[in-house]
Amino acid sequence: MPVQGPASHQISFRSSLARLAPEARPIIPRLLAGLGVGLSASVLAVLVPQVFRAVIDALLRPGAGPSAVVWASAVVLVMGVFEAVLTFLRRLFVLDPATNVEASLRVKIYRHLQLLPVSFHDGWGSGQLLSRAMTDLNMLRRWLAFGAIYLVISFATVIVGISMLFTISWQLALIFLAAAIPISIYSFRFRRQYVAASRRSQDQAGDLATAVEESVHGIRVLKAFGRSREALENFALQAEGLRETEVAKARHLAVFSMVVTLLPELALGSGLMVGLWLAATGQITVGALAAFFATAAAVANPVEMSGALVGMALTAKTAIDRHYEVMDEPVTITDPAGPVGPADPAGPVGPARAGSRPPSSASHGALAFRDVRFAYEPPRPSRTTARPAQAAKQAPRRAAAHDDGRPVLRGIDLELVPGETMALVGITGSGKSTLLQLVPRLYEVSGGAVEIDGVDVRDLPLAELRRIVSVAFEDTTLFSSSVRDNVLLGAPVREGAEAEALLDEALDVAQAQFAYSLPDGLDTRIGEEGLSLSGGQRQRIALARAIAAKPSVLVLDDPLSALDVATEERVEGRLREVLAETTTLIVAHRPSTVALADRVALLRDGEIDDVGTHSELLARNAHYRYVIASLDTEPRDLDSGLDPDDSLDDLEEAR
Ligand SMILES: Nc1ncnc2c1ncn2[C@@H]1O[C@H](COP(=O)(O)OP(=O)(O)OP(=O)(O)O)[C@@H](O)[C@H]1O
Repeated sequence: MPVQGPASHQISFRSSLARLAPEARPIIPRLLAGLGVGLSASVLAVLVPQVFRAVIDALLRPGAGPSAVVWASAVVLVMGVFEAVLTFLRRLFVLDPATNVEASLRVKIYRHLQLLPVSFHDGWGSGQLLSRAMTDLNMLRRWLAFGAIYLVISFATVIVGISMLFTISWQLALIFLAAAIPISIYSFRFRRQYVAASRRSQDQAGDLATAVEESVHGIRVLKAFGRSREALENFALQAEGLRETEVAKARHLAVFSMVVTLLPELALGSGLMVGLWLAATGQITVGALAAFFATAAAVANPVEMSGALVGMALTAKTAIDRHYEVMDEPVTITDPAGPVGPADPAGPVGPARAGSRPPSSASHGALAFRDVRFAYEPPRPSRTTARPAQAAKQAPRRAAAHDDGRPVLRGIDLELVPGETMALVGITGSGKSTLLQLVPRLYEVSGGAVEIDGVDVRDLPLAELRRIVSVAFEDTTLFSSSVRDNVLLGAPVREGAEAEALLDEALDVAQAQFAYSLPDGLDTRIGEEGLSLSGGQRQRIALARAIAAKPSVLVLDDPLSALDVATEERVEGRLREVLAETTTLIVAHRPSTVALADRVALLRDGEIDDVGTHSELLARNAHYRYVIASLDTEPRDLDSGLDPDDSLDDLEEAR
């Protein structure tokens, strides 16, 4: 996870809180109402000892009758009932707005995550994002609904209570107040230590969530390689790290709580002796002495709770900081400032990039790469909180990739005419998938341009671009939803007869008719929480999804790799019909996929090495022969006449 902005302990509490202003503004009236009734309740609690004082003094007065006790009891009872009602009202006022803030922040972070580029997601563990969207916001809600209000109430109670103590006896009040000096000094140290521990623990919890998520996803791999024990050991190490941080946090809190409990008690103990002496010498009444200690007890309670309350506030501050670290990440792939009208025959509606001309009324799907250069962002330093040994094991995904900003694609020039199918071939790591992902702007070119119908893709509104371009990856993701919803995810219509026709056609082309015989037919829930499908079935659903989107440009990253030969052949047969109207760029790892293509582009170390028909390349390009020979030992349906012996020779030659 990248470090963004200043570390959280460098951001002041006030600055962190100020960031919540837009969410907090609408709920301020209710928070204030909650605070008002909460304050009233606590002031009532502090006032009760004054009634005791009056009662005791009245009873000790010569000739006093029992009526004073009856009256005092009635007053105390009424005050108690009031206090209970006010406490109830406080909860009622603040709970709803706090949940609103939580829900609103959660929706905002989700929306932002949707907008952030893929490069952002490459560098962040999913558990970190999960913990920020769930646990942190949950903590924040609890603090807003309880901690924040109670902190203010406690503070006010202490101020009012101490003022009352001074009205009863300034000497005793001074003794009590003396405890505040070491408490304030210690609280600075506590705050610093607790903020750091709180940040570490929330980050570690995120790392742990990532570890759980990864091992659940990779459970088959871990089992198959017999690595479950090692995964468990790593996890236990991380969990131990979190436990240690939690213990450190609790220790800081325990020491602080002890200080804030012990010192007022010590002050009260010494105050008692002075108080008895004051009462004995007639400087204060016995009722005043009793009232002093009852008030001091009412003040000591919020002081004792202050440790937990301050801890809660600091945890909430960390939660806010962590939330805004994600929210502050820039959305780098955006709609153009003045997009070229997507389908405007009358001409451009906004300033196009130099050289860009507006698209025609309907996209024809002419796809061009013009001097395209691309480098992945170098992996940024991880904010892993683990110890060095752990950190090495938890290096963020892709961090091990060689790319320290080094170009992956260099000067790619390629043109596909509308309706053409071009296969992209190259050895592993040559940049094929990267090139495909530039078309729908999953990544942004570092230089040059990708154009559709002569328009730079950066000049098209993103929604329009992603309507024109449809993708299917080898590594398929299906959502926890019905087959129907999954296939129609990007379709121009998603309901009604037209959608059903699209669905049927897409399933037919992708040879995914098996979906009709699933337990609930096309309504069967698939994806993570649904029925498990085989790799080939998943790929066919993903292919159907790409086809149902009715794109002008289809980008396929080896979408048939998990299919058996017979099914692949059937899919290819039907695909040829569909691809006749669609411009297709397809990464091929099998000669049979290459056979689909009108032309083949050979990518070599991030550059286009050659473009031509399969036969032309076979005839003239040794590297192509090497690549083809290494793709598949059984080139079934290629008209290549590739001689396996030749290919072996070439293989040697190319080496
Ligand atoms: N998200 C990423 N972040 C950093 N580097 C990446 C990322 N994705 C790919 N790379 C690097 O870019 C280079 C090209 O990768 P790419 O996946 O485009 O190759 P490919 O030709 O599709 O390979 P394969 O045939 O194995 O799928 C590789 O060196 C890879 O390590």
